[in-house]
Amino acid sequence: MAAPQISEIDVLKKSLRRKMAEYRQGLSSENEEKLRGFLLKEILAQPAQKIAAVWPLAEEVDLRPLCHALSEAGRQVLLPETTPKGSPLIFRRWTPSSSMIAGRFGTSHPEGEIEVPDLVLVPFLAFDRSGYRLGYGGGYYDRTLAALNVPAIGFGFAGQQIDAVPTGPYDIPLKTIVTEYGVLQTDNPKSL
Ligand SMILES: Nc1nc2c(c(=O)[nH]1)N(C=O)[C@@H](CNc1ccc(C(=O)N[C@@H](CCC(=O)O)C(=O)O)cc1)CN2
Ligand SMILES: Nc1ncnc2c1ncn2[C@@H]1O[C@H](COP(=O)(O)OP(=O)(O)OP(=O)(O)O)[C@@H](O)[C@H]1O
Repeated sequence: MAAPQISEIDVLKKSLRRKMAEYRQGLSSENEEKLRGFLLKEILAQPAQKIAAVWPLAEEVDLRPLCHALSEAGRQVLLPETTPKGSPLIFRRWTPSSSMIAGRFGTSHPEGEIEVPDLVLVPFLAFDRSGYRLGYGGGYYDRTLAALNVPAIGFGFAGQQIDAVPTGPYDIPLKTIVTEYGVLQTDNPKSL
């Protein structure tokens, strides 16, 4: 019973992923600065010291200015190294002088020490009001959040919101999502 259910959801997610990736290309990046501003404020309001950000992939919100701002504010910045499929991400220390090396699926990561974050920023292709998200399909963030059990903040453009992301048994909803309009607290009791 469980197996066919999962694969149906995987198929649904795959077609939605294609649609949302195409749609995101059309979203304006004019508001990126606003989004980063809200995100920085939200992060600095939390006590977390080791913040896992991401190095941008095409069409994603560019968090590089935020990485610099966090570093200037005295917080540690970590970036994910994309591990083999099926395993959680690992995070490495980044500083403004780090050089980036090429990794899996077009991602890049710094050479710094491996560290465990106490707050994770999570990218997505789509999200819904309950805090569920659609990623690139690696299951990386679901595995990582399940393993870490630390707070997570999703970030993306308001235009990426859809009615309901199809969810499987491993999907972990986000409690907080930041868009260019501000901070959205989702009301999902299952969220981190
Ligand atoms: N900036 C950023 N970094 C990130 C993520 C992210 O979403 N954004 N990740 C979030 O998880 C992880 C990388 N996950 C990824 C998973 C799949 C693909 C990807 O391009 N997949 C191919 C299909 C690969 C295959 O054949 O299986 C594709 O979609 O064409 C890219 C990144 C870690 N780093
Ligand atoms: N904790 C987990 N344990 C086992 N399988 C998992 C886990 N998390 C996700 N998966 C599986 O990994 C596959 C990809 O998951 P999903 O489609 O939710 O990825 P995604 O959320 O789009 O990607 P990402 O988290 O990398 O941004 C699915 O088949 C899912 O069931």
